[in-house]
Amino acid sequence: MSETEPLSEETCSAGDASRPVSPDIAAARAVAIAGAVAETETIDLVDAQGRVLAADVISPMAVPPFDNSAMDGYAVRLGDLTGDGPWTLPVAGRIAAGASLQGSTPGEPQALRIFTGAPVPDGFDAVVMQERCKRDGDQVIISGKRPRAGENIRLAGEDVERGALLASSGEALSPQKLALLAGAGVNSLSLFRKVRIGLISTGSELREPGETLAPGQIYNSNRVVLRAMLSRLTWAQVEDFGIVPDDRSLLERTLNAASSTCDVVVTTGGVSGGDEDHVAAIMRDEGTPLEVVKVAMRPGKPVKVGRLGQAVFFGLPGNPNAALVTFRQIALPAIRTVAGLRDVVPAWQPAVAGFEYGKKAGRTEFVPVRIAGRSEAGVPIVEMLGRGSSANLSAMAAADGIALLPPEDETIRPGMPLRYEAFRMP
Ligand SMILES: Nc1nc2c(c(=O)[nH]1)N[C@H]1C(S)=C(S)[C@@H](COP(=O)(O)OP(=O)(O)OC[C@H]3O[C@@H](n4cnc5c(N)ncnc54)[C@H](O)[C@@H]3O)O[C@H]1N2
Ligand code: MOO
Repeated sequence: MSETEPLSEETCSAGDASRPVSPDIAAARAVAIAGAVAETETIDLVDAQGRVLAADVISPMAVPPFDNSAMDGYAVRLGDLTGDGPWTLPVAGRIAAGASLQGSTPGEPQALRIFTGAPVPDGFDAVVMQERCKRDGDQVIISGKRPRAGENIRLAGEDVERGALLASSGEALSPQKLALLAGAGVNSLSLFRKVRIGLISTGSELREPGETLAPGQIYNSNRVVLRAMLSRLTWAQVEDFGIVPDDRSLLERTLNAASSTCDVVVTTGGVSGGDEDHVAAIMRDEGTPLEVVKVAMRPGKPVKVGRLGQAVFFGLPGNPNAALVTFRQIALPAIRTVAGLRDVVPAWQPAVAGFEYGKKAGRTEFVPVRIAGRSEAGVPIVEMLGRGSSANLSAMAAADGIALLPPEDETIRPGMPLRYEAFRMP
């Protein structure tokens, strides 16, 4: 088989995989060959933001650990408040946060000066906020309504019970989840190690911004967009192999190097099957049979997915919008699976078309859109930017997100419901 032969249904060893599949199926096939990284590491809570838990976390204690006051005021026993108020009680002790009781004479009617967060001693069943109390020497005069039992007392375990599930394996840790773990005294966590992602920009025409362009050359934009998107993944680390020209043996060496150290290898360019499209040819000859060869989507039709040694391989098309869309739609769910995340599907929102557009039936299109307004129901009305060129950078740069135009529709009309995926704010 010649290395320049285009990949076709006849030449592809993947059998059914060579037939176009829907983007959902392509993403599902990628997820199916991805497994969570095997290694875990123990990390301090302060360094765990955004990382993925490799084990459930059970609370070793009740939170709060003891009954405590929610207000600065006076702790009382309701039995000491006889008749109607105002009630006058001797102040028998003082308890600040972090202290335990000083003074107090069990049995005698009494109040205790208490501050927010201080432990409420046994038998004291309400805290009256100081705004309702008047201090007179060693005594306090409490006026107003009779305090309710439990008033201004935060009960031991009312937030978290000892033994409660605080966080689950496969969960990415948010700052607020870390606060919950800290509150329960958890200080180290078992996390999946970071996913190692190898990035290769293929194409002899590519130069990096800052370099001088010779005739026929263009700047590499895929590298920076993918690096930027990957940098938001707190559970990933990138190994950047830079630009590799369209040279089969150089590319083969780089792919081997990347797949020997990375969990995931992402290339851009060289997948469509032209003479200089070596990525597709190398995968056909050296990788295991591809799981995805062609996807009924635009942009991104020639995206490739397969295994390359121990790594999951994504051959993204070179056209910038195709690279961006296939990274988000096809590669990201599988990369999230490798990270150990349970939740891997993209976060779609409902939207309404604010434009008319003719498309090919049977093909899903992903188009850059801008939110132009809101429907009466509050759903974003989206306006399509650019007219679907896969190479133009400006429409995507101006977009608020990407809308999915479903395969079954040939004409998108204003008012049609669509799915929309927002770009996160920079
Ligand atoms: N005869 C056919 N030609 C093409 C087909 C096809 O089915 N038959 N598919 C088209 C589609 S759709 C796409 S998408 C592209 C995908 O091509 P490749 O992945 O092989 O990519 P290249 O040919 O290497 O590059 C395509 C285009 O993108 C530019 N490019 C590449 N890398 C970068 C980068 N890092 N930064 C910016 N721009 C990049 C490259 O210069 C080309 O203009 O194939 C179509 N052709
Ligand atoms: O997949 Mo290509 O991106 O349509 O240009």
